[in-house]
Amino acid sequence: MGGLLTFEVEHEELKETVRKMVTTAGSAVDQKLRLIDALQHLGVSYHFESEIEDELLNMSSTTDLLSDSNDLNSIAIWFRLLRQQGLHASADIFGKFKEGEGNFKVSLASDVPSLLSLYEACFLAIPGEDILDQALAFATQHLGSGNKIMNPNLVEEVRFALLRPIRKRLPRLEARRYIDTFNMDDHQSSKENSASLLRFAQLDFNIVQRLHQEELREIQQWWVDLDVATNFKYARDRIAECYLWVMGMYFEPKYSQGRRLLTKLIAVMSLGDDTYDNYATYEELVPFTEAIERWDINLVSNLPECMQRLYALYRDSFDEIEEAFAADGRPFAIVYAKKALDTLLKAYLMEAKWRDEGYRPKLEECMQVSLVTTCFTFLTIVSFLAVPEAATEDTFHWISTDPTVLVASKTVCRLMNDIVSHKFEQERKHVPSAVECYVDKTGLSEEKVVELLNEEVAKAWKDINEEYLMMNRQPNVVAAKPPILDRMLNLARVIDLIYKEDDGYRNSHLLKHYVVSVLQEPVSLGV
Ligand SMILES: CC(C)=CCC/C(C)=C/CC/C(C)=C/COP(=O)(O)OP(=O)(O)O
Repeated sequence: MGGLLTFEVEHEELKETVRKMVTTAGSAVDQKLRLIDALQHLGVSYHFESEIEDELLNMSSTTDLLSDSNDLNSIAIWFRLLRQQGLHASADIFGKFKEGEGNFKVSLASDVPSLLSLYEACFLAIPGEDILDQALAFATQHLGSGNKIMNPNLVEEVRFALLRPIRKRLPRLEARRYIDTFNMDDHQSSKENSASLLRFAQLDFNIVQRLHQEELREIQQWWVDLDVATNFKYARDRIAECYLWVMGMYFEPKYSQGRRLLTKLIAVMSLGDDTYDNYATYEELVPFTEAIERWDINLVSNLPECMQRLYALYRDSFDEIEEAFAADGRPFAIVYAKKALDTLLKAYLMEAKWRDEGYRPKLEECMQVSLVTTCFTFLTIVSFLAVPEAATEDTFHWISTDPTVLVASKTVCRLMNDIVSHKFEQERKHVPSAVECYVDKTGLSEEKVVELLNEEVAKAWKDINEEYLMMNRQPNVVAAKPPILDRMLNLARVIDLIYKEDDGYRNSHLLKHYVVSVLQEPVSLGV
C-alpha cells in the first residue's frame, strides 16, 4: 500500500510538471504541436483538456506562422490536431505541396515522417475535400511501397498506421501501445521532459488500470451469479469483451459509474440479441416485446424460463438507469431511453418476423431496420448518464432526431458488422444482411458490393468529422459538444477494432490480446 501511495504522490507531482510544459509560453509552435500529439498518444491529454484547448485555439489564429512554412510534417499535425478539436483548419493549406494543379510533389515521397503525418491528417477529411482524397492516395501508395525507412520505430509506426490510422484508434489501447514503444530520441523536447512525460503516462496508465480492474471484478461477480452457461445456453458469454467495448466508449476515471452501468446493459443486450436472433420464435417474441414496452410481467408468464429471466434483466437494468438519471437531477432522460429501447426491440422483432417468414427485404427496408438494431441510439443515450454537465435536455432531444453523427456511427457499425459476419449468419436461419440486399438490388458480385460498402463506411467517417466542425460553426447548437460527440466517435472506433478483419465479438479469442494488455498487465515501470 505504501508503494501505491508513493506512486500516486509522484503522479501528482509529474502532472504539474507536464502541465507546465503545455502552458509554457514562448515554445515554438512545432514543439507545442508535438507535445500535445504525444500527450494524446500517451492517453493522458484528459488531464489537460482546457490547457490544450487554449493552446490549439491560439494556434488556430496564428495560421500565418505555418502558411509561410514548407514544413509538411508540422502543417499536417497542426491540421489534424485542430480538426480533432473541432477547430477550423482549411485543407487548402496542402495545396502548396502539389505540382501546380497536378499530383503531390514526387520529392515528398522519400520524406517518410511527413508522409505519415499527411496520411494521418487525411482521416480528418470532411465530405467534398478532393485534395485530401488525393493526398491519401498519394501517401498510402508511398508509405506502402517499402520505402527505405531506416529507423525501426518508424517502420513500426508506418505499418500500424496503414492498418489503423490515429483517427480510428481507441485512446486507451493506443496509450498502451505508445507507452510500450515510446522512444525518447523521437521527441523534440529535452531528454528530461521526455522522461517525465513517459513516467507520468506509465503511472497514470497503471492507476487507471487498477480502477478498471476493480470495476470489472464487480461486474464479473454479477455476471457469474447470472450463470449464463446454464440459464442462457444459446447465448454468447462475453463479459470481459462487453467491458472492453464500454471502456472504448469512455476510459477516464470520472466515467466510472457510466462504465459499470453500461457494461451490464450491453451484456443484457447481447443476451437479448441472441434471444431474438437465434432462440425465440416470432410468436414468442411478440408478447415478450410487448411486455417490455408496457412493463407488464404477466405477458411473459407463459414464455420459456430464459425469456422470463431476460425480461427481469431488462427491467432491473432499466430501473438502475432510471434511478441514476433521477439521482443526478435529469429524470426527463429516462423517457428518451425508454423510447429508444422500445424502438430497438420493435426492430429486432421485425427482423425475427422476416426471418421466420423467409422474407427478403429490399435494401432500403433492410437498412432502415438494421441501423436501429445497432443499438447505438439507446447506447448513446444511456452513455450520457456519465456526462451530466454536457448532456442537458436539449442534448436528449437532439439525439432523438437522429443527427448525422449518430447515423454515421450506426452506418459504420452496421456495414462493418455485416461485411464480416454475413457469411456465418447466412449459414443459420438469419435475415439477409446489407450485403445480400445490396447484391439483390444491383446484381453486382459480392466482392464488388463489399468494396462499395467499404466506401460507404469511409464516407460515414467523413460525416463524423464534419459534425465536429459544425460544433464551432454553430455555437448555438448546445447539444453538440466534445463529451457528447466523443461517445459516438468512440463507438465507431470500437467497431473498427472489433469488426475490421473478422467478427471479433463472436470469435472472441481475437480480442484476447487487447483484454490482457489493457485490463490485466500493468505497464512495466522499470526502476
Ligand atoms: C455490432 C452490433 C450490432 C453492436 C450492438 C451493440 C451491442 C448490444 C453489443 C453487444 C454485443 C452484440 C449484440 C453484438 C452484435 O452481435 P451480432 O453480430 O449478432 O449483431 P446483429 O445480430 O445485429 O448482426
